[in-house]
Order: sequence, then C-alpha cells, then structure tokens
Amino acid sequence: MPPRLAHLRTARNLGRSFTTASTPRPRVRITEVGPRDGLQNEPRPIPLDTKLELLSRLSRTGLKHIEAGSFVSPKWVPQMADSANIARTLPTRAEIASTPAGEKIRWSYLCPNMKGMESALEYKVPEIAVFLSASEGFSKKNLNCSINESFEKVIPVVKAAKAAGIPVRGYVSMVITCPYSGKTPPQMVLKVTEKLLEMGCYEVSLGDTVGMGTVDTVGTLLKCLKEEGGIRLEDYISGHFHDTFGMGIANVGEAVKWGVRGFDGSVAGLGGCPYAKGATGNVATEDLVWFLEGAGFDTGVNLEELAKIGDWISADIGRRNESRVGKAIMSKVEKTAAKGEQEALKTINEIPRAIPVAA
Ligand SMILES: CC(C)(COP(=O)([O-])OP(=O)([O-])OC[C@H]1O[C@@H](n2cnc3c(N)ncnc32)[C@H](O)[C@@H]1OP(=O)([O-])[O-])[C@@H](O)C(=O)NCCC(=O)NCCSC(=O)C[C@@](C)(O)CC(=O)[O-]
Repeated sequence: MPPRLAHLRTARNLGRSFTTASTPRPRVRITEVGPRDGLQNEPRPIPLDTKLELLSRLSRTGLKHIEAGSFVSPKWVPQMADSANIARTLPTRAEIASTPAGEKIRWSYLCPNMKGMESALEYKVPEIAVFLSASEGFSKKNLNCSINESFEKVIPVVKAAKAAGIPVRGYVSMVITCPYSGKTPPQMVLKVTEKLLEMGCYEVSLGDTVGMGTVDTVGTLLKCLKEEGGIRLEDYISGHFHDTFGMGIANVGEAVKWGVRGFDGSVAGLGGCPYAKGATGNVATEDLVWFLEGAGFDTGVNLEELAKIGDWISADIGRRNESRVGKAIMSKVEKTAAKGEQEALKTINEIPRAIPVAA
C-alpha cells in the first residue's frame, strides 16, 4: 500500500477504536485563546464588561483552560491594558471558578518579563504563559529584542512563577515561516522548545503565527521535534494554528497524526497578531471541537453553547464570525427557532457529535 493510503488506514483504525462504546474516548487539551489572542488585535477598544462577559460565558462551555489577558506594555498592545482589571475581577466571581463539571478553570495571562510577572504575582493568577519566537525578525518586532535576549527576560519569570507555584506555558511563534526572516528551520523551533521545557514550562504551544503551514511543513516540524529532539509530543506540545490560509484544521489533523493532543482555538476565529501583518485569527474553537469530536476524541466542550458565544461576540464587536461550524450550527438554530426552543435544541443535538473517521 502506498504510504499515503497506509496513513489513511491508520486513521480509520484509530477512529474505530476511539468510538467503540465500551472504551472511553481519549481526551484532548483545548486552550481557548480568544479573549487574549483573539481580542488583542481589535482596533476599537472593547469594554471591560464585554471581555468579562465573554470569559464568563466561556466558563460555562466546559473549556477549562482559558487565556484571560496579557500583562504586556499597554503602549504596545493597548487592547490588553485592562488585563489587571480582569485578573482582579475573575477571582471574585465564584460562579465562574469551575466548569459545569466542577473542574477548576485555569485562567492564564501572557507575561513577557518581570514587570508582567509582578502583576501575575500581585493578582495571584492561576497560570502564566511566556512567549518567544523561533525567528529573529519577529522577536525584534514583537518583543523588541533578540531571541537570546528574550530568553534572558523569561528565565527569571519562569523561576519566579515556579517559586510561587504558578504553572508556566511556553509559546514559540513563527514555527513555520516568518514575514521578516523567511522560512524557519525546524531545528530552530526545536532549540527554543527544548529550552522552554528545560526551564520548566509544562508544555510548549507551537505558533504558526501567519498560518502559512501546510500538512507537509507541519509534519516535517513535528518529525524533527519527535525524532531529533525526542520530545513526547502528546504530553509536551500543543498546536497553535492560525487560519490565515485556511489550513488550520488540516494542520490540526496532521498534528493529531503525529500524536499531538493539545490545541489552541479562538472562539469564532477571533484574532490576529499586532506584529504579524495580515495574520488572521486562530483556528475557530468551534471548528476544532467539531473536528476533534468527529475524530473520536473527547473535548469536554459543549459545542452548541460555544457556537452561541461565537455568534454573540462577533455581533457584539462588529466582526464576521469566522467559524464555519459555528455558523452552520447557528443557522440550524435560527431555522428552527420558530418551532420553539425545545425543537431548536433537538435539531442541534441531531448533529452527530462524533463521526467515526471510518464512517
Ligand atoms: C516586551 C515589551 C514590554 C518590551 O518593550 P520595551 O519597550 O523593549 O520594554 P522596556 O522594558 O524598555 O519598557 C518600555 C515601557 O513599557 C513598560 N513595560 C515593560 N514591560 C511591561 C509589562 N510587562 N507590562 C506593562 N508595561 C510594561 C515599561 O514600564 C516602560 O514604560 P514607560 O517607562 O515607557 O512608561 C514590549 O515589547 C511588549 O509589551 N510587547 C508586546 C508583545 C505582545 O503582546 N505581542 C502579542 C502577543 S504574542 C502573540 O500574539 C503570539 C502568540 C503567543 O499568540 C503565539 C503565535 O501566534 O505565534
């Protein structure tokens, strides 16, 4: 059998075993980045109340890892200037501390340096993320320093977080290609990823910041991390795919094939990066959940609720809902709305939750 078909057979077999009634479906980790990555690039100021409402609604979907804000310079990213208010307010709202299943929600905040870390410590945030680049050009644009200098800045941040018992997630940006430096060598991504893991990040999220990755380039990168770096992709790597070229979900599929079990999504596909012109949002979380559930995984996320949130936030901030799955679900809701709420819900629930890959 040619290698491509052999791979399809593996996927089918996986789909079958995942959907056997007696075996629990394997879990995937989803990090919702909409309130941070999604909103940080919005040109108009978004009221704090809208952000809090978004976080509150997301907390009721089953998502348990949500990026709530960013302790960065307000001159650089004005939209995130109210992150301290968010960090101060969230712990006062007991009703959104846990998912509907009772799991504690991990609100996370970006911290580029010790000044950001001071805020994280002041507000006792549950988690932080540090972010570096695999390309020198983007490092300069995004962090105003070289890759080596950015390491010097995050080492004390990670140390301080560990001393305070705060888990740290790492990001590597421009893992495939960079608008300033060109193609990123996978070995460079490996080097930065290894350093972040050695420092003590519990996982590293690989950012295809400009969404130019394809299944081939993503596969080549993951092969390098796995085979040259010996990194256990299922435990230590998440995929952070922007959907600028419409390849996001295809790249998630490729990453799943390589064993990656963590993915970032942004509700309604909100987003872009202030220092990567033309980059659009992440893979929409609705699309991610649909795809992963369809492949036999358990995301723990209520897709209908998520679709409603995507619809609401897009309308509220005046942008297009970029989630095709979200729009499809909402059109079902609208079409059946005349029949009453119960009927509408029944129709949504008819959408297959887990489509076996083998079907
Ligand atoms: C990193 C810096 C701060 C360096 O910025 P800088 O200008 O080199 O830093 P500085 O130390 O010289 O400080 C300059 C001013 O910023 C202040 N400052 C300094 N640090 C902070 C802080 N933490 N919080 C609040 N204020 C801060 C500092 O106090 C000072 O204020 P001034 O004296 O001029 O009034 C700056 O470049 C910055 O904030 N950049 C923003 C980067 C960013 O947020 N980018 C978007 C997120 S990354 C991303 O989206 C990619 C990702 C993660 O999603 C993955 C992917 O898709 O690839």
